Amino acid sequence: MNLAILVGGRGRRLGGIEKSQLRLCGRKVIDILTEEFSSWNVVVVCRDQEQKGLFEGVECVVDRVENFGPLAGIYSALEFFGDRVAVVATDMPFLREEVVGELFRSSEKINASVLMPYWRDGRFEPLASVYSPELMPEIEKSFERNERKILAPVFRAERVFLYDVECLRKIDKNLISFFNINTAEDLKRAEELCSLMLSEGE
Ligand SMILES: Nc1nc2c(ncn2[C@@H]2O[C@H](COP(=O)(O)OP(=O)(O)OP(=O)(O)O)[C@@H](O)[C@H]2O)c(=O)[nH]1
Repeated sequence: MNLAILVGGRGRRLGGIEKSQLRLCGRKVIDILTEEFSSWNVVVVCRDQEQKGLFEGVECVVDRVENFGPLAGIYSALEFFGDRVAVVATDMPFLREEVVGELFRSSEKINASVLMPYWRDGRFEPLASVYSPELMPEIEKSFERNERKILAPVFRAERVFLYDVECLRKIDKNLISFFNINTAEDLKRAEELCSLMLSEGE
């Protein structure tokens, strides 16, 4: 199974830090993720060559369309694999392989162009979703229109399936996979959760 970890953000809400280099319980978030997905084909999607220099021992690709945000990262991932790929953000340190595996296999089974988890309150998880290269022409239209929202090309595409996150509780009881670190408060909470998990031997 194919996985792309987008790392090209600027981490502005955290004061402009490289989120992939953040440490939780003494380990870099990028190392936590690559270890969790060690049985997958993994690529790290960087914003530019300079950022690529931060990553060693893992396959990296650089956005061809620069400064376009996560949508450019999704496009780079599709271009790299030329096949179905699960795309995740680098600020999701507790992502479980079983959760993304379930999404990936579901997407394959129904031949979805996009399979995207949603919450019953109406939120979506575009950066824990599975995309197929069929979406690329719609993303290209977004580039032309300077339309940065991930959902814009997604909702123009055919065979888009929304996956109720509640159905993933059978694999990930607290849906911790979807926790992401955007602010200093989130980072503090992530450290607490990480220590708790270590003490519980998870
Ligand atoms: N490859 C690539 N990834 C990106 C780009 N912009 C954002 N990302 C990644 O997409 C995910 C979501 O990013 P955002 O929430 O938009 O930005 P952020 O850097 O995480 O945080 P803020 O700057 O505080 O919004 C993160 O994993 C980012 O690293 C980009 O231009 N290219």
